[in-house]
Amino acid sequence: MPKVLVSDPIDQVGIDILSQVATVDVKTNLSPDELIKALPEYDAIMIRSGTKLTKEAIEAGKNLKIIGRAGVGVDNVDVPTATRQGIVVVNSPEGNTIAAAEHALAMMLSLSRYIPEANASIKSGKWDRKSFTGVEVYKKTLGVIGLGKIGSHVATVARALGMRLLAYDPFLTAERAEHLGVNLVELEILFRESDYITLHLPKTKETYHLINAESLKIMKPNVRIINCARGGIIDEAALAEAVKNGQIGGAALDVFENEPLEAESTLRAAGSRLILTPHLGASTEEAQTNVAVDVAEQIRDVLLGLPARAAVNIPGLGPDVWQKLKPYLQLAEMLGNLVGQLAGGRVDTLDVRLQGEIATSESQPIVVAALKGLLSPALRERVNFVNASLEAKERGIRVTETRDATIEDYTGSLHLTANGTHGQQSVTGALLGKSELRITNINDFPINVAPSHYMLLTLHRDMPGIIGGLGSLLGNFNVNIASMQVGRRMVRGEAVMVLNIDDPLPASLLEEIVRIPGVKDAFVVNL
Ligand SMILES: NC(=O)C1=CN([C@@H]2O[C@H](COP(=O)(O)OP(=O)(O)OC[C@H]3O[C@@H](n4cnc5c(N)ncnc54)[C@H](O)[C@@H]3O)[C@@H](O)[C@H]2O)C=CC1
Ligand SMILES: O=C(O)C(=O)COP(=O)(O)O
Repeated sequence: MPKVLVSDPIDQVGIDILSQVATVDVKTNLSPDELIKALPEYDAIMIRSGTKLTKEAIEAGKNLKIIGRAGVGVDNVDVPTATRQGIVVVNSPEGNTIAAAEHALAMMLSLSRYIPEANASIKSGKWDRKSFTGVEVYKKTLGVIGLGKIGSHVATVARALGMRLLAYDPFLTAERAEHLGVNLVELEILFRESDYITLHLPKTKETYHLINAESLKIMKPNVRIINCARGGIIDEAALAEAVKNGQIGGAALDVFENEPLEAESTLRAAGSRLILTPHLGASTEEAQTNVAVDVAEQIRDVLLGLPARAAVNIPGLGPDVWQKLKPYLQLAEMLGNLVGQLAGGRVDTLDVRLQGEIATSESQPIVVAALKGLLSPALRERVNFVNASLEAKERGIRVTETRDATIEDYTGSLHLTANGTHGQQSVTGALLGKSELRITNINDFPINVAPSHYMLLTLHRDMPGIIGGLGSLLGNFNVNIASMQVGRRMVRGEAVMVLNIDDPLPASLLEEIVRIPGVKDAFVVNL
């Protein structure tokens, strides 16, 4: 049974799903060293934001096939390292959207009505009403930075509360903004005009300290800022200062540059106009059930050899695409493997031509499958759908793609041409019926061969005696021929012979084969 490590608190429903296919160990609060020590024995790990999967940790996970993030943000995972190692990273893109949006809205209303301060006051024995006269959000301007899934829900609810909406999101279409009733503006205008600003964008190099001492200066004096997205998007020191000295109306933070928040952080001492929650945005019963099911199912599927529906590092290979393209993915991988073995050395360029019905399909997974096949003779099981493109890029293989929707002999076919150290090799393949793979052309010689594990290919002159000579030679070495195909362009010209054989061919036999008069070259292929 595969082993799964669950290193953050995950809803039991997720553990139950994982237990269908794996031995599950729940070990939370591991130190970085303990995590590194534990990881080598696991096939999968399921985490939330608490576990930091650094380069070192991922490299220690020699057997890891999948990292499951029960939530949205994967900024605690070194995704490039996972990709390099061929580990699929999945998340739950929508499982906690509502929870995070409602937390941001709760923060906005708490800031407006002094809920935390009034609660603390009454619990301390007082009955103070005059200190807590709030403001209404009705008719106020809310600036939403990042109008994705969470930002959109916040905007929708805020509109129902009667707020005027501004948004900044450089990747959003005007139509989408209009549909949400939001006015898309430049960041500076949003900063200047908003009474409330709420952040719903990822933390990246570009968004680091997006709100800083400079931007705080141009905001309205009563502005209230909410961050339920990621720590680090706001410069915490500048914010703490602005809240403390009354430069802004207040702020509410659920996320921090370093989590857990340091005991001595200046944020803890910034006064009651700064509301802090310990990363609770996704902490609702509903969201925790959603993300646990979503991610545990994906881990289960990947451990069973099926595709994941929300992989962040295999673009375009969700289950729908997988189902539709599966036979063509197998075809592309087989042809990539074949052309790689025929090339017999370094490959500099690979052209993938999609012909007929697949010319209109999503091509990226097909190209990735071809690269996986091409690299598998060199990299064996180290190459997979996750890292094939990266491995090819790092080897300097230039990939081109051509499409031709004209239907030729088959409804759909794939043609791969590789150029490398030993010149050019090309192969074509198609499907017989819905899923049977066929090799239909090798270096412009038409053939029709079902691929098999052991194969022998020869390039020879089309003349009497070749087939007999080869047959007896293999017979002498006790190699059984399962089937044989000859392809030629003209009578007595050049020809190829493709044999499916039941046994591996001794390497020394190739030299004997090329000594048969008329045989120019011979290749052993293992598919
Ligand atoms: N506090 C918590 O517990 C939770 C926090 N989150 C965080 O909330 C954030 C948003 O999540 P989703 O809405 O699900 O993501 P999403 O991917 O649906 O939306 C993000 C939006 O940010 C926009 N964006 C990217 N770069 C930007 C930039 N430089 N300036 C402005 N906008 C930019 C994107 O175009 C996109 O529309 C993420 O950082 C996520 O990790 C998510 C769930 C729970
Ligand atoms: O999903 C996200 O991005 C979150 O920030 C939620 O984090 P959590 O799973 O609650 O540690």
